[in-house]
Amino acid sequence: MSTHQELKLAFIGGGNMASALGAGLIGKRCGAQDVHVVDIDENVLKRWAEQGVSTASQADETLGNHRVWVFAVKPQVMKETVAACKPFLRDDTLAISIAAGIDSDTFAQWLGEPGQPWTRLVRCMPNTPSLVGAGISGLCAAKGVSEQDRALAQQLLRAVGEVVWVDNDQQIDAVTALSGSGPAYVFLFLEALMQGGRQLGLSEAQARQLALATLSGATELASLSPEPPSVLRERVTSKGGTTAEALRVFNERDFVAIVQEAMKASYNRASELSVELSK
Ligand SMILES: NC(=O)C1=CN([C@@H]2O[C@H](COP(=O)(O)OP(=O)(O)OC[C@H]3O[C@@H](n4cnc5c(N)ncnc54)[C@H](OP(=O)(O)O)[C@@H]3O)[C@@H](O)[C@H]2O)C=CC1
Ligand SMILES: O=C(O)[C@@H]1CCC=N1
Repeated sequence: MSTHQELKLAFIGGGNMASALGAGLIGKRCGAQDVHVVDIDENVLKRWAEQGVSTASQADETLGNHRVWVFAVKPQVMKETVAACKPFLRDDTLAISIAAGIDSDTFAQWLGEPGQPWTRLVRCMPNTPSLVGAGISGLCAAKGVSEQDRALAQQLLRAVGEVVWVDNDQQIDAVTALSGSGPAYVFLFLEALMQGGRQLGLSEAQARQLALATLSGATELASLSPEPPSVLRERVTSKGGTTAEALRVFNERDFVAIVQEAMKASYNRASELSVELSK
């Protein structure tokens, strides 16, 4: 029998991000029969049930059989969702919240009792490439989390990609702005490259293949090279050549400032949610 079947895991909210995590974890870190999903959407539950996972439309005592609970509903409904799950907590339940903009202290108070915040809590910001085992998650341990629970959270998220521990909730908001929301920025750039290729006379299939291989090739080169990306960029840019002309346009439109402004907007939204939802 494989050891992965020992971990019993529940997702509360089985939508996009939970599905990405589940796809990477099931069969690797836990068996389908060890996973339970609570969601209010019947279609979502049907998709999970097809994988052999147990499902429920609301929190019930089944949750108590699962050591790790991943809270994966939208931030705006998290407080009421936590309240519905709370009666089924066990002393050793490890809660992992993946919600953007809900700080650890607020979450720990919701899950705990007055004056006794829940200490088995790790805040996590994953991303959707977890679906193919190529995710990256920022993790932040709430006050009082044991080494054992930290290690368990890390093992779980390592099964779907890389893990970076950060020290506080502000840094989780920064992770959100970079790698949590980041795949959407990359997909936007990919769409732009593909549309640009089409406008210049390539077929859909050619543009897709060229754009995908360019993004993955360039990121692989950057990750394997000892040189910073600025040096790699210069190596592409021949004096008086084609790349210099393209970069001139990017610079005229202040591409770097646009990216940084977009990330600041994501970060600010996380901070705003945190103020709004902690009331
Ligand atoms: N998507 C991403 O890339 C990332 C998302 N996150 C975080 O993950 C969380 C979920 O996001 P995402 O997966 O995109 O959202 P989804 O809307 O895809 O998934 C949330 C699911 O929870 C269901 N739901 C709503 N209320 C309840 C409830 N009371 N009990 C159980 N289930 C409920 C929703 O149903 P219905 O649709 O009917 O409301 C939906 O199926 C958010 O907090 C987000 O910040 C973090 C990192 C990345
Ligand atoms: O857009 C959002 O709010 C979530 C958090 C990071 C990615 N998706």
